[in-house]
Amino acid sequence: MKVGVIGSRGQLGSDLLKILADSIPLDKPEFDVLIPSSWPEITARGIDVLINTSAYNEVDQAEIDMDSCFNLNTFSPARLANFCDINKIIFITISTDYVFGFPPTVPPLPFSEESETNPLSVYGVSKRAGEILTLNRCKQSYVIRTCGLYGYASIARPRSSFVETMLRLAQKGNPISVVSDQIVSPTPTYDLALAINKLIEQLPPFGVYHLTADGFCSWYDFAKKIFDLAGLSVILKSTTMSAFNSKARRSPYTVLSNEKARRYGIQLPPWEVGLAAYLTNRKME
Ligand SMILES: NC(=O)C1=CN([C@@H]2O[C@H](COP(=O)(O)OP(=O)(O)OC[C@H]3O[C@@H](n4cnc5c(N)ncnc54)[C@H](OP(=O)(O)O)[C@@H]3O)[C@@H](O)[C@H]2O)C=CC1
Ligand SMILES: Cc1cn([C@H]2C[C@H](O)[C@@H](COP(=O)(O)OP(=O)(O)O[C@H]3O[C@@H](C)C(=O)[C@@H](O)[C@H]3O)O2)c(=O)[nH]c1=O
Repeated sequence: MKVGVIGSRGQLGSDLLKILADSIPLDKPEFDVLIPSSWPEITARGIDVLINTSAYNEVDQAEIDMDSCFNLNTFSPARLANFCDINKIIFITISTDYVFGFPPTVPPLPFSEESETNPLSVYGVSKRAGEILTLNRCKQSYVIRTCGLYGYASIARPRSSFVETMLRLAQKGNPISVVSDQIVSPTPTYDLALAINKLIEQLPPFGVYHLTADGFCSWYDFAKKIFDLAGLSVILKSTTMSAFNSKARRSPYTVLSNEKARRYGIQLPPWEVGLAAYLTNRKME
């Protein structure tokens, strides 16, 4: 299977390129997904599976910059889905836990692929709309929802992952405040790329799949684990989402159930294991 990877210089895209046996990188400036005149490259190169990892990912900025957000997260996957359907290409696009809102039960339970979505932010709405249009327009499509990605490609980037942001803040030596009332499953892109590779090998029924690291934690717990594993002594303070006062609203709990993928033998390691591996291998990047 020849796999095209849009966003191949990003966190997930660059790890997919390392893992997939036969992949073709597609990223700016050579390939701009927003310029459909560049798309014939996809058919000319005989791509069987197209993975779209490009996205507008700045959750707070999206509240203001709605046009750019919807262009990349909604209209672009919708057009790609159409293109793939016409050309008989399997289309995979990546979505997010932020399509979910407040959990309906107390205590909360992990959201399944069938759970009702209720995005609280512009980013979440744009990704949900992208999911719906993808599934409507391409018969052979997968929507993969994941959460809190971090990968080696963000080490040298100004806009970095939560892990890299924490490591950078720690170097400054000031106290760090992190929210303890938001529960998530932070996921290394390397583990996600391995899982996507398995999905492509097996081709289970098309549709939505949740793929996150196993288990869950608050962002505060995650930060604490980062500093412990990295051997950094940091004054870490617990705060709340309301005190942190971000522009975009976020749900207090967006843990995804990975049960459906597990039925096909596709499973990611626990978040603590993924983080330890990331921090060890990071030294070699
Ligand atoms: N990051 C996270 O925590 C999470 C991400 N996701 C989803 O996972 C996917 C992958 O995320 P991640 O790897 O972190 O994203 P990154 O931002 O690391 O990678 C996206 C890549 O796409 C490129 N890109 C942006 N615009 C275009 C364009 N017009 N044409 C071609 N390429 C473009 C980016 O280039 P440049 O950087 O130069 O703009 C970048 O190389 C996204 O769909 C995201 O919404 C889901 C849950 C969590
Ligand atoms: C940097 C920082 C963030 N936070 C909070 C803000 C927020 O509630 C939470 C996570 O912040 P981030 O900005 O890293 O992540 P955020 O943009 O909320 O993360 C998301 O990215 C998008 C693309 C997704 O799809 C999601 O799955 C999710 O991981 O941590 C702190 O409490 N202290 C800090 O110093």
